[in-house]
Amino acid sequence: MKMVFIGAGSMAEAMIKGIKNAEAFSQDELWVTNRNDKERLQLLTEKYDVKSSYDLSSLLTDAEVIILAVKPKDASDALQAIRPYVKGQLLISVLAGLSIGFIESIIGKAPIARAMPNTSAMIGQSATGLSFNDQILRSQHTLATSIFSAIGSVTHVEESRLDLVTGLSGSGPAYIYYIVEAMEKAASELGEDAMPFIIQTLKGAAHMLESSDQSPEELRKAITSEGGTTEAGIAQLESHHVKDAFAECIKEATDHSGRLRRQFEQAHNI
Ligand SMILES: NC(=O)C1=CN([C@@H]2O[C@H](COP(=O)(O)OP(=O)(O)OC[C@H]3O[C@@H](n4cnc5c(N)ncnc54)[C@H](O)[C@@H]3O)[C@@H](O)[C@H]2O)C=CC1
Ligand SMILES: O=C(O)[C@@H]1CCC=N1
Repeated sequence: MKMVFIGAGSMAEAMIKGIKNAEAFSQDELWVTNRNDKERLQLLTEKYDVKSSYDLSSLLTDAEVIILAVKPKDASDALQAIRPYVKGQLLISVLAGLSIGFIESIIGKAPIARAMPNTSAMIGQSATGLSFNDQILRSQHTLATSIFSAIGSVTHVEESRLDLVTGLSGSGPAYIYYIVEAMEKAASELGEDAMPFIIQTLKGAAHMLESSDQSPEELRKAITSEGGTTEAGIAQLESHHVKDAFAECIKEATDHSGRLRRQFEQAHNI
C-alpha cells in the first residue's frame, strides 16, 4: 500500500518511525516529500528505508493514503499543490487547527480524516484523536484507524473535540518534558544520576494510573503522609497555583487551535 507524507518534519518522522517499527501494518511503500530540503529527505530515506520524490504527479496518482504533515502556515500552498492529484485517495491531515471544511474548500469533496497524534508515535505510544468527513469509505475508515493504531492508541472523536485533544495530548508530551526539565534542574546535585529516578518515577506513575482502580487524587493521597515530605512539597505547588497554571496551559493551547482554524477560515471566506 502506497502512503505518501507531504511534509518531512518532526511529526512525519515520528509517524514513519512508528509505522516502520510496527509489525502489524504493511509498510513497504512509504514515500515522503517536503518543500525543498533535499538533505532532510536523504536523511529520512537512509534512516528509515523510505522513498522520496518531488514529482507530485507520480507520488500521488497511485497512492492509497496521503498524509498532510506541514505547518499550518504552509497548508494552503501544500493543498493547492496536491489538488490536481487528489482523486479518491484517503487524505489524512495531522495539522493543528486546520478544519476538514478548510481542506474541502481547497480540495473539494474527498475522503478526509483529521487526526491529532503526538510525537510518541515514534515509539508506538501516540494518543491520537481521529475524525472523518462524510466522504470516507468504510474501508478508508478502517485503514486510517489501523494506521494510527499501529503507532499508539486511537479514539474516534467529533471534529469539534480535536482542539481540546490538540491542547491536551497533541502538545501534551511537551508539558511533561517541561516538568522533567524542572525536576532535573531541581535535582542537579545528583547530576546525571537524577534522570533514571525521574524516568522510572514517570513510568511507574503512568502504569499505576493505567492499572489501578483508584483515581489520581486517591493515588496522590496514598503518597501524602500527614506531616510528611510530600505534603511539604505539594504545599509549594499549591502556593504557586500549579494546578491553575496547568488548566490555563491546556485551555490556551486548545483556544489557540481554534484561533488557527478561524484564521484560515476568515482568510478563505469559509
Ligand atoms: N510536532 C508535533 O508534536 C505535532 C505536530 N502536529 C502537526 O504536524 C504538522 C507538522 O509539524 P512538524 O512536523 O512539527 O513541523 P516541521 O516544521 O518539523 O515540518 C514541516 C514540514 O513541512 C514541509 N513543507 C512545508 N511546506 C511544504 C509544501 N508546500 N509541500 C511539501 N512540504 C512542505 C517542510 O519542508 C517540513 O518538512 C503541524 O501542522 C502540526 O500542527 C500534530 C501533532 C503533534
Ligand atoms: O505546537 C503545535 O502547534 C503542534 C500541534 C500539537 C503539537 N505540536
